[in-house]
Amino acid sequence: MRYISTRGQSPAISFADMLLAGLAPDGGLYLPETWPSFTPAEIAAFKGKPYTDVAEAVLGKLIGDSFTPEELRADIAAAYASFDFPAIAPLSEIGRGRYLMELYHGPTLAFKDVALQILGRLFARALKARGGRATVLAATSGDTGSAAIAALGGLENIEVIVLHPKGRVSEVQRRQMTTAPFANVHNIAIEGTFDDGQAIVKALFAETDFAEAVNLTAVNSINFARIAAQAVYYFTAAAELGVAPVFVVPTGNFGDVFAGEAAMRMGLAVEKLVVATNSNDIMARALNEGVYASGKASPTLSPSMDIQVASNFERALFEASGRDSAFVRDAMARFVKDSRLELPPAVLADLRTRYEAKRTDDAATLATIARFERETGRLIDPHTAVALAAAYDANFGEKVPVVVLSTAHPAKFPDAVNHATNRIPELPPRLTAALQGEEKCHVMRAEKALVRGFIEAILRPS
Ligand SMILES: Cc1ncc(COP(=O)(O)O)c(C=O)c1O
Ligand SMILES: N[C@@H](CCOP(=O)(O)O)C(=O)O
Repeated sequence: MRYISTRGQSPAISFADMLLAGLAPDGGLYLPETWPSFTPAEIAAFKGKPYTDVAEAVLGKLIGDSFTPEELRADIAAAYASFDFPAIAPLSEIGRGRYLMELYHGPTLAFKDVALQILGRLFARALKARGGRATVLAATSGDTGSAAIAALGGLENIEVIVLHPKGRVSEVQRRQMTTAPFANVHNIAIEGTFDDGQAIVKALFAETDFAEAVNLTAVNSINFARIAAQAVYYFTAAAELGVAPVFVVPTGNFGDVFAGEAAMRMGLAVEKLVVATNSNDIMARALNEGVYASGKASPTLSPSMDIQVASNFERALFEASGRDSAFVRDAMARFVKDSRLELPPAVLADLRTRYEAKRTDDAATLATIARFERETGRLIDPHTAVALAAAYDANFGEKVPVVVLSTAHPAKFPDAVNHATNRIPELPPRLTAALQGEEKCHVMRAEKALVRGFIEAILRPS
């Protein structure tokens, strides 16, 4: 299996090379050269299988010969042993034909662990085989950062630099990152938004002298290995239900919902992918109005989705245009220049065969948390609530199951949950103690040169 860039100007490479590279040298995002596929019978046979078996089957087709089946099995087993729930992504019925897929049972209580726990292990394995050091630069709006730290903290030959937007993550999210006791982890609070952090990451990849010198890599969902691992739970959920479901996905960077498209391209029958945004609604506007136009992200109660540049949309555009890399290059250049891109009618029509979109503001988010608590006695986090609000509105008929991706534990966002329900969700005890540690974090203006200088200084031999 080889990986190609959406911009068509980088050589095709192996899974291991793609994993260690993160972003393609031409600025594009990697995708499989051809999608591997499963037959309906093979997918049906996933029903009742342990999550780890399905992960082995799906990732097995995507890794090619980069790792042996034994290596993959060992890393998957170790990755998911760190979860509180053996089902890893359990479905719970929350009403007739409606389900929550709980993706927050990993070490940092958000869906990012599902991919980063396996990615970290494969990454360390590939790096060891190759020798040398790597510099992981991650932008986070709150959850990727701690999951990356949990996956890579303390590993040899890897420095991990995490950029989070100062004052725009919850206190629990911030402490999860800044109290990490690892010498190879460096937190930077940038004075800006997640989009500023993500732009710095991409711009530093474009400085190829620097990127090559420090072996720069990414573990955000711009790295296809993230998408690959996240595709697995679409298979487990659909196989368990036995019919093509609707998936409602709280969306920011478009990685998680694109993992649903990846599963579809590998043969999974899905009725629709519903893109649920908060009031940072670039993706809802793009799909509903046909114009992909960014503004400045504004703070909401679902901070991890305060994103106005949805990186993985590039992958969806590549596929929807019939894998036309010249179109993608031109589209991305125009978006960078104008912060605006009109979607060609044929591309938009193709996207709409898979995607629908719905925006939910903070008031409706709170009302949804409160309604869910009243009806079920259970608490959900504000990101899940954005998706659940879209699911309450959706009308796909009684026969179509609707699966809402529950992407974070409510205890990561106690203020919003308390505001809606007068209940404070409890943090699992293992985290409470860890979060009391001393916080370590550098504060910096959102400037590429400052981040580059910081990285050069930590890598310079003393
Ligand atoms: C809790 C939570 N839900 C949903 C999302 C949105 O996922 P994506 O960025 O893959 O669209 C994020 C951030 O990525 C998140 O942290
Ligand atoms: N919501 C994320 C930001 C998007 O990151 P990605 O790693 O999924 O691309 C976060 O919480 O950090």
